[in-house]
Amino acid sequence: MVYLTRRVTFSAAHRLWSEYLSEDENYNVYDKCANPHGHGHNYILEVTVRGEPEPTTGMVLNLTDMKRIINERVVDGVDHKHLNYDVAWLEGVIPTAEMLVIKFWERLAPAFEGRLYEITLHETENNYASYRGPEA
Ligand SMILES: Nc1nc2c(c(=O)[nH]1)N=C([C@H](O)[C@H](O)COP(=O)(O)OP(=O)(O)OP(=O)(O)O)CN2
Ligand SMILES: [Zn+2]
Repeated sequence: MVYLTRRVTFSAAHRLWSEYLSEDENYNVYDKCANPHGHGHNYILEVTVRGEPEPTTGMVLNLTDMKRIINERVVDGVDHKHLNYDVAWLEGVIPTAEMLVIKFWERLAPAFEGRLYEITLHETENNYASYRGPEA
């Protein structure tokens, strides 16, 4: 089994805020990240597929196709956007790294036809979340 990864970057703004919490609770939980003006990150997204290389091509998947799929299904929708307001498929989602990897998985998995293995989203140099899909 070979694991093949494509890394992409995008920039986006967000505000961490929960409609299930009071204003005080929001500021207690999210602190500076609850600032109403939001803040931005230069995200790094790593998408990993797995499989056996096809003998006739030497590829698990063509990385050029991976690039197109990731750009079309995720990056083009979120790059230079405000994640709380601008992206229809993130409506109602608290845009933490954890929630974003789940939503990105949902958009990418169908296109990779069972070969998607892991998604990792780096929010800062020190903070990242990884997801390997729902438990079977
Ligand atoms: N469970 C989560 N907690 C937090 C998330 C998240 O996505 N999931 N996100 C944030 C903020 O958006 C931001 O990413 C964190 O900022 P900060 O704590 O300043 O992290 P840095 O890596 O920039 O800070 P260093 O001081 O450089 O370590 C908050 N919580
Ligand atoms: Zn943030």
